Amino acid sequence: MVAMMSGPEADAIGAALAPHQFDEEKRLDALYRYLQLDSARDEAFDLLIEAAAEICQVPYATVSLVDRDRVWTKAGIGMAQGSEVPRTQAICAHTIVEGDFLEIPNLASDARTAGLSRQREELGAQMYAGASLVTGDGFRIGTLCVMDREPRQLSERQRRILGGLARQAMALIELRTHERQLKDALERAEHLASTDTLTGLLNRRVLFERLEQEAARSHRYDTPLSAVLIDLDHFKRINDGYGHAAGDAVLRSVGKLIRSAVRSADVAARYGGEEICVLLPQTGAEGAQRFAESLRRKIGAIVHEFDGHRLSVTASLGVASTAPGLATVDPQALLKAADIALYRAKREGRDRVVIAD
Ligand SMILES: Nc1nc2c(ncn2[C@@H]2O[C@H](COP(=O)(O)OP(=O)(O)OP(=O)(O)O)[C@@H](O)[C@H]2O)c(=O)[nH]1
Repeated sequence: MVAMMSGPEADAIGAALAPHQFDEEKRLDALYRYLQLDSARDEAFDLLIEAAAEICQVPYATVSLVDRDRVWTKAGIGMAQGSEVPRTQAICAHTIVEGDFLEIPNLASDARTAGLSRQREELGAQMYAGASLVTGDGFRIGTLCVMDREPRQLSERQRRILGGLARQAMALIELRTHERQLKDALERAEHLASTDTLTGLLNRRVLFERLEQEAARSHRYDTPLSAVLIDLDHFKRINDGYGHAAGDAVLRSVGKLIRSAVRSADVAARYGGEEICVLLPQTGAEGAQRFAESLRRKIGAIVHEFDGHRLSVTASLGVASTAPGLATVDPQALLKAADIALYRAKREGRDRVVIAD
């Protein structure tokens, strides 16, 4: 399948590839839908080519995928996994054009491969046999093939088994693709189920789950935990003055700001309408106050462009932290304390941070 070739030799092979017996663009669509090109090594494929090499008694066996301009090695014996050769220099590119099976007993004397002299020199390959990987809808996307250093023919039994292994390789590609699609769908569903769509923050349900977990961790390892409640000031005026869509736009950009302001271990969630809660694990009162002050300044500094208007909002923040060495950490009491501090921040004039007593 491999030959280093350039100039007229490469052009000759390129010409031999055309015309394709199928719609090449549709074939490529089929190949790309399997998400296997440039994928990692997979022992299940290695096992298939090991069986092919053993049964055919050859030093070379590969599962290869034929891309637009290259042939990429999914698994290889005698050839590295992940390696690739230009399509014009690969025998496998002929296999998928010619049919479901291609056997060339003597590479030197076959018109399709006689020009691949360097391939024979580098690998010492003299014979080739490959079975196409055929998709359910009939597209040949690659091959499972073997090569030997002697000119020879495979037995009928070896051909039959090679064809069977190619079908197994195709089934494995289908399986891996379904697994990957399922994993992606699950991740998307999990993301949707845990995220507030307007702000991109976590939702209330996840906040309470994480609060329980973080409180338990804080108690177990005797590390501090802080909660910061953030409430936008006079938010009703934005809705009433510029419309609900303006209020939504403000919430969206505040959400974005908070997502970028927190660390990966922190939990930022939409607590209520225009109220947001950030849990800060392993952070005591002093660190939480610094975080809250910085957030207050950043929120106040945003200019929200909406419908030709330039809007800005301030926020009031209430901060509560666990005391070190507590017998238990009561998550509800922590939120309650942050809520009381937030209420005081509102009462004392808004646009400020208040730390719970
Ligand atoms: N646009 C929009 N508004 C919301 C959303 N959730 C809550 N609100 C609005 O937020 C406003 C909250 O008003 P209030 O509770 O009176 O508080 P406020 O006007 O922010 O005043 P203070 O909190 O006292 O500073 C109400 O007008 C709600 O309708 C939302 O998802 N989108």
